[in-house]
Amino acid sequence: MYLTPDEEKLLNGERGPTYQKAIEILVALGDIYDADRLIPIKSAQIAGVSYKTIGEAGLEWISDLKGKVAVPSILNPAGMDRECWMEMGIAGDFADKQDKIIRAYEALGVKTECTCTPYSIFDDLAGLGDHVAWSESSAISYANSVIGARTNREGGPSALAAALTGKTPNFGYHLDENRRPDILIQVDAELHDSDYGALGYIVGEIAGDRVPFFKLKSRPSKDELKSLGAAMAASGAVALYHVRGITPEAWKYEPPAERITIEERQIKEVYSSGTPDLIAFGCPHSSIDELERLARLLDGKEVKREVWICTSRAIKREHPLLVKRIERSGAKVFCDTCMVVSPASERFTCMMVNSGKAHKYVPNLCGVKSILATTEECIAAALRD
Ligand SMILES: C[C@@](O)(CCOP(=O)(O)O)CC(=O)O
Ligand code: SF4
Repeated sequence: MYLTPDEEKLLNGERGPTYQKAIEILVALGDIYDADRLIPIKSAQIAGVSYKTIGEAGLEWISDLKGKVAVPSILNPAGMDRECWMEMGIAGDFADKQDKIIRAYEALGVKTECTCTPYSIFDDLAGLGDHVAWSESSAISYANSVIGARTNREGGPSALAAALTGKTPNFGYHLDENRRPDILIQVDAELHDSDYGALGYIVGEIAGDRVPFFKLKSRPSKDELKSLGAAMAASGAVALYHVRGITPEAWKYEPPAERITIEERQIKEVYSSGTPDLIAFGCPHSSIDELERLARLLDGKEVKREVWICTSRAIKREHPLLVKRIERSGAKVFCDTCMVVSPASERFTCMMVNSGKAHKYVPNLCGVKSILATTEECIAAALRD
């Protein structure tokens, strides 16, 4: 891969070991994937924040780094709400370590807003055609598909390396030829809300890491697209999809020849029922619209079991009345974290979710049984004695 004289200097260690390590990571990736050069990025979104997932080794690695990020960079959810960690049932020792991780990122100049939906709170991180380096899989899918920005599926270290240098190797989804759809998904059902997560749950398994092109009967909202992409990235490795007439790059392509049809019956089969001891919303992090809807469903009611709603701290801070309306019911609004990356959910035995992604990850990453239900069914379960 070609390096500019300035990039060569980083590689030779002229700006110290942190930048040297960063560019080594980028060069190694670029060489593996045959990138011609490094390209500038507009922002980075860095996964690998929860102490539950990165542990002591991760904490040490980040703490040893010295430098400043070159572009706006934002963190993925951590293992706890930084203010309400006790209420979540997080142990003091975990909280200490988690705080150290976030402070180590902060020392590098990374914004400590911990969210997988940075696009809902910052307008200037990614736009159509911008190159970025994001690493949470639902955020990657949203950036590529809904915003039309360009990112590969970065890992935490490669996103941080890109953040420090302001660059990423030019391969994969940064190139036009890899953004073409591979498989047509014809959906013969009217979809609403969590149906998009159920659809993504099915299609991810079929598509693997290919690029689906959807023909839908219904018009998904941005939140529904968020949910579709998140689930496909969890049950498969879909980083980019197109929806005819909806997503910004779909107009460029003819529907691919390989085609599958998804019927209503298949969507229904992903759902189940049961009695959960935790009902969790906000995978990916809830938007203002989603909080509004939950508030409407909870107004004047009292929840009979544990209910968590995960969102970004910026949204919670800017909408205190909305949060108060929700919390009056006994439901809890948590920030900086989620039901998957926090160890707090591991003390429950059965979690009900309205997210196809959470439905995939909760059993594997939390060891907790999961039930996928619609938002209304989740609220009904929360209100039942
Ligand atoms: C569960 C997930 O959404 C976030 C966890 O990643 P991490 O703890 O930030 O490495 C993983 C992913 O899908 O990218
Ligand atoms: S598991 Fe869900 S809520 Fe947690 S970081 Fe991933 S998308 Fe966001």
